[in-house]
Amino acid sequence: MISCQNLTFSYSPQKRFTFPDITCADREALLILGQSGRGKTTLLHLMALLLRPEGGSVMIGDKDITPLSVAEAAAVRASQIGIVYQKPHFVSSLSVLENVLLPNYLAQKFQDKNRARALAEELGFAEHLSKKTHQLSQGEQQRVSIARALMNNPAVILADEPTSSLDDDNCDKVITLLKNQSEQIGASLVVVTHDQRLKDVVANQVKL
Ligand SMILES: Nc1ncnc2c1ncn2[C@@H]1O[C@H](COP(=O)(O)OP(=O)(O)OP(=O)(O)O)[C@@H](O)[C@H]1O
Repeated sequence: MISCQNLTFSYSPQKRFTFPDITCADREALLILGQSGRGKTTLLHLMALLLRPEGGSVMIGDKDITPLSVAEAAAVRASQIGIVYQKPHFVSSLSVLENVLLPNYLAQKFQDKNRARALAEELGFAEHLSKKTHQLSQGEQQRVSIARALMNNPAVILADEPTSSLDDDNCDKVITLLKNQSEQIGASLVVVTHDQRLKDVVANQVKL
């Protein structure tokens, strides 16, 4: 379960945000909708503690993660949070497979190639595993970053516009896979998006 209470943040005195309280239970999906510039990415980054809130708290399960040090927050992210960034950040010298395995490595876990291959099959990029990430299309890269976010069976999956570069078929495939995987591993799935196609697929919604 992830929840936020009384979250506030500012980039500058002119750019201040007060976010609505949010709760997403284990095995549930929550859609955070809002037009461009409403603070969707900012909220997701606050939930992952990539940004520090000015006020309020973020809880994973019954643990308040807001007071954690930078190193402790990084450890929580590595082991408990799977993030699908709006723009995927890959290590360009590594293959697609090695990039998918990175979360295992960073969390000092066994590098589970079988799980990586199974996710690649489900997400339709198995034939690209030995390529470099720059050789893939934007939509393929987005699917690789989704597989990467799932590798450590995180307690929380935070996805920033995971379907924005995808056609309708792949949009369906990706949101279904994210929902199924989060149910299977008991994770909370939070998706921020302005993709109206997702409105019919995820019942719980918050509008910024
Ligand atoms: N590092 C930053 N410094 C200053 N202002 C920022 C910074 N990052 C974002 N902003 C501003 O904060 C606002 C919210 O940005 P954010 O990226 O969270 O919006 P968003 O809802 O995710 O938008 P989009 O749908 O276009 O990705 C925007 O007006 C943006 O210009």
